[in-house]
Amino acid sequence: PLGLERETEPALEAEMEAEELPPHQSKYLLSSIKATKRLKDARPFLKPVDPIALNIPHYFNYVQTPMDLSLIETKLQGNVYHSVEQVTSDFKTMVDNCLNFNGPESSISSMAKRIQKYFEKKLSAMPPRVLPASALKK
Ligand SMILES: CN1C(=O)c2ccccc2Sc2cc(NC(=O)[C@@H]3CCCO3)ccc21
Repeated sequence: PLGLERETEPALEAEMEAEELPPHQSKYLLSSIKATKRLKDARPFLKPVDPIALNIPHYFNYVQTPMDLSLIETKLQGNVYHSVEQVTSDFKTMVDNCLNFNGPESSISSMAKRIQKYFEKKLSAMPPRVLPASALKK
């Protein structure tokens, strides 16, 4: 063969290398984060941990990647994420920071695990990356 045949359709290849989340997935993730932020259990996770306010000056010695719900929301709105996995990875970092610093059996960690469970449940209803033709707006 002349090597001119392509492995995949150019459009599909372009879609696979797409540098950002499709709009319908980005919108769904944003509404899921906003819904999670409305939970009572989300209150301590709305903003970055403030070691001074909490009187734990050594916090950043133990936590290399601080993460909170507002930062995830800001990154979604700024189209920083290229895949759903990057969003769930940041959410997991936020929860793991809490479990590692406070202990998995602490009350704050129970709160973290509850909001993670809620968010994962939301994601189970996420629309697929490539919508069937019928689902695209005419
Ligand atoms: C997730 N997390 C923590 O992981 C954390 C870290 C160190 C010490 C305590 C905690 S529980 C916690 C409490 C608040 N509390 C507050 O932000 C407010 C303001 C200061 C006291 O209550 C915020 C974050 C947080």
